[in-house]
Amino acid sequence: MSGARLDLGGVTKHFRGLRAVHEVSFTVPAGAIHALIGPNGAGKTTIFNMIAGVYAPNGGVVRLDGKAISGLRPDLICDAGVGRTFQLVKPFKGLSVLENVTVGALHRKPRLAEAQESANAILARLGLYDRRHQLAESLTLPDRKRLEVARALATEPKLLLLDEVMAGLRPTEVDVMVGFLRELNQRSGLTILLIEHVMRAVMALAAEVVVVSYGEKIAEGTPQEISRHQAVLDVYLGEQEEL
Ligand SMILES: Nc1ncnc2c1ncn2[C@@H]1O[C@H](COP(=O)(O)OP(=O)(O)OP(=O)(O)O)[C@@H](O)[C@H]1O
Repeated sequence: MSGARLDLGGVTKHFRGLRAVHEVSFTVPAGAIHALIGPNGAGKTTIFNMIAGVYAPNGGVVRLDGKAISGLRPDLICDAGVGRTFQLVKPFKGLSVLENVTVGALHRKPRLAEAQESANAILARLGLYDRRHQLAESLTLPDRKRLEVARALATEPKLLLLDEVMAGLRPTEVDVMVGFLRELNQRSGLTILLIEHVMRAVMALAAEVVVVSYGEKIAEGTPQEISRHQAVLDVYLGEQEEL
């Protein structure tokens, strides 16, 4: 695994009359961890969906290592090296933890034995190996979050998109996930972009933060710069989260 550079250039998505994302541009260098934050409904998941191919942008371009990927089908974008987790954790019901991760691994390793070997190795790294034969839906929330990350990693991405993987976790569980992601990034050079409301995790992981509000980028900088940025403080006024 190694990281790919992500570039968004003036990316726009409208849903009928609604400007969900408007001319958003930013770069995540290869091997970096950046965060995408903003209030509810700001357009963060829509940005992920454009990177991952769920939606084609109405304007602008998404590039992975300089190659335009926007508008391609999700499976081709996965082939190109984009892995993602979903905000609502939805493992394949009726399948075990191992089978869930093997489905992801089959994307690169069409032979079942090899895919299972790769899935087992990922489960071991995420501390889920002992639970590999359990049904995925029987896992606790923190374990289901880890399963989401395992499924995305099994596709051997160069860019990992994490959509609120810390939500609902206790502070100690957040610290475990932060430690895992930091180690993964340092060891493999995987590029990571995370949507996150848990500021403890953003501060600990992200070299840079992009802030969106009402579909537009309003600020970009290090976590320290962002936490002092007046426009950011203004949009978070009245929000539960504190920067
Ligand atoms: N498929 C869709 N059809 C119509 N409107 C949509 C669709 N997807 C998102 N939207 C709207 O686009 C806007 C941005 O939504 P989005 O889910 O990207 O925000 P978000 O920043 O991820 O919010 P949250 O933090 O609550 O997940 C919202 O107003 C949302 O209602």
